[in-house]
Amino acid sequence: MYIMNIPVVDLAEFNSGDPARKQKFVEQLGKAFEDTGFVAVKNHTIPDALIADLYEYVQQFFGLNSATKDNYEIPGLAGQRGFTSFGKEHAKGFDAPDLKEFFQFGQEVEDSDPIKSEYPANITVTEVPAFTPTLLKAYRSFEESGKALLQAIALYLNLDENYFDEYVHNGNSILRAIYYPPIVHEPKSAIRAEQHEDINLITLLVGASADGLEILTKQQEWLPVTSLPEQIVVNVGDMLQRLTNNKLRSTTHRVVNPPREKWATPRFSIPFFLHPKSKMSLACLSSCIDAQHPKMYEDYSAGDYLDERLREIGLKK
Ligand SMILES: O=C(O)CCC(=O)C(=O)O
Ligand SMILES: [Fe+2]
Repeated sequence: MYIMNIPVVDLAEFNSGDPARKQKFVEQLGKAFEDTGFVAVKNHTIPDALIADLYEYVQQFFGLNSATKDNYEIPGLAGQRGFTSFGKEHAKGFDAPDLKEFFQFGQEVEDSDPIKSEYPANITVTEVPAFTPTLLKAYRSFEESGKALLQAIALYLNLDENYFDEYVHNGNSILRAIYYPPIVHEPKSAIRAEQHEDINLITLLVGASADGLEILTKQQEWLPVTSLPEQIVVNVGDMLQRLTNNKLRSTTHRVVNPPREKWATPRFSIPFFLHPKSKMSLACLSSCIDAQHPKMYEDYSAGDYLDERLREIGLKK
């Protein structure tokens, strides 16, 4: 039984070509990002068959033995490519590491853009041959869906519809496949993912394999998030919150442990963290600053901001 408790929007309305329907979508998405910071999106354009493949190969990868997976953990990459083993990442401001391991796949520059030299190469997993090609296909599909959502956000912010496009193309987005293993003994303090805000512009999350995601409401209450299988959950990250001087909200969220009788159930989830090119300025938009809303943040580039945040979560030394 699914209970929808975050706003739902239909991306087909934005893509309809009808100006009135498009504008209505822009208003709905913008309002949801101001109020809740989280939204469920239907007709998100990511094919169901691709999502099914993605889960299949991701499960096969995490099913490999630890020694094999450890071969894909590359020192010096701050977890940005390849495997990060259990217990490495902790939320900003917390010491106990999250109860998860993950694999990250980044941008593949396929044109002559010199930005290619900025990005470390992706790591190819040989034991599951379909894993890496499927990650790339999914990455492109998430980018496309995310680009449309950012076009709607740009219109909501009275920017040019294509404002974000050049920063998304060959941008520093990350597809992260996460495995939360079965829990075998009482965790001392850690939960599957401690409360945090995402770093990036927006995050797109395809239906996780088990319950656990919760968001912190404006009333400071934890609310479990559930979405229908055909929807993706999309939320605002800190980069978009900074850019909009807190107009759009980067909502705090976490993944809680299941009740004891479900400890044996692992959880898989695959967020796509949409990052712009590192040169994009995150300086608060002038349209989001006025007497009631004084400028809240120092100017930063996306690249410098990411670097600082990766140090704070223990991935970068
Ligand atoms: O596992 C999930 O559902 C969400 C994970 C998450 O919030 C994150 O990795 O930033
Ligand atoms: Fe998150």
